Amino acid sequence: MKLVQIVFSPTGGTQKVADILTEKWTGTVTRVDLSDGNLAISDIAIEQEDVALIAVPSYGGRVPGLAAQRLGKLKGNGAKCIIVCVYGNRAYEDTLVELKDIAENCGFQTVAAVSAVAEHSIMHQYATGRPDEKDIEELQGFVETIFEQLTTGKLTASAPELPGNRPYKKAGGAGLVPKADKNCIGCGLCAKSCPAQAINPNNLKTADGKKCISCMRCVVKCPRSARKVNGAMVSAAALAIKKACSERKGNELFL
Ligand SMILES: Cc1cc2nc3c(=O)[nH]c(=O)nc-3n(C[C@H](O)[C@H](O)[C@H](O)COP(=O)(O)O)c2cc1C
Repeated sequence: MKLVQIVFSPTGGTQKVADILTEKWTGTVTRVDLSDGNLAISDIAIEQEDVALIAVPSYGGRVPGLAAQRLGKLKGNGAKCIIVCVYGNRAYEDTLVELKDIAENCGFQTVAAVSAVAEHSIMHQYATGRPDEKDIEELQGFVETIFEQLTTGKLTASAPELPGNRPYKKAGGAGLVPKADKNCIGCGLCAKSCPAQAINPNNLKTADGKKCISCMRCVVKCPRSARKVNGAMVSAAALAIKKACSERKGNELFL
């Protein structure tokens, strides 16, 4: 039995959570990076006896559209799966129910779900430095429970009752398209690492607003910190969610 870790993590917060949830696994771990635009998803082999851990960030309370599209091409072949939604301490709304539906539509059996908090990838003043020590401790506790129940056969398919609604809330883009400033040296790393292939390698200054998913991966990857989003727009957005983000939210396990 191998564990297949399937992660969409443009700026690394979701990956951190997935790694904490996976590190105690004693068997083989296969990693699938859904942020990689060149990934051949149909080649990924998942067998019924495998366990999949599928982790995505919450974007506007939903599964990011691009991640949903890529996940939809997987073949679960009846494997058990643990779904994970990572959010920036505002809310994750319908992300887990949507992720459960996506996973089950491609043949996985959901046995457990986790919501976890990581630093907000646009508004870094929210959930700064998370997952922190307290989160790590909580998440490690979840792992123990999940794997203890998995090995004793207590986890049953499709059992977790999850918060969220169907139909899901309307998906909306953040509308923040990063641009390069004068510090750009034209290395092209942004274009190479963009999960949405929204940056033309021959014109790195901006990105295609129709393709850009505002994931901030190009901002994080730029070795010269040359890519930025409109500061006034970010400040306005941060003010709008200030109240919702003011209290520390905990991580949750649903079995
Ligand atoms: C476009 C976009 C939309 C987001 N929407 C939400 C949201 O609705 N609620 C929330 O709490 N955090 C939200 N966040 C924060 C991310 O869910 C959080 O920072 C997550 O850890 C990012 O994952 P990553 O580091 O793997 O890219 C959003 C971030 C982005 C880029």
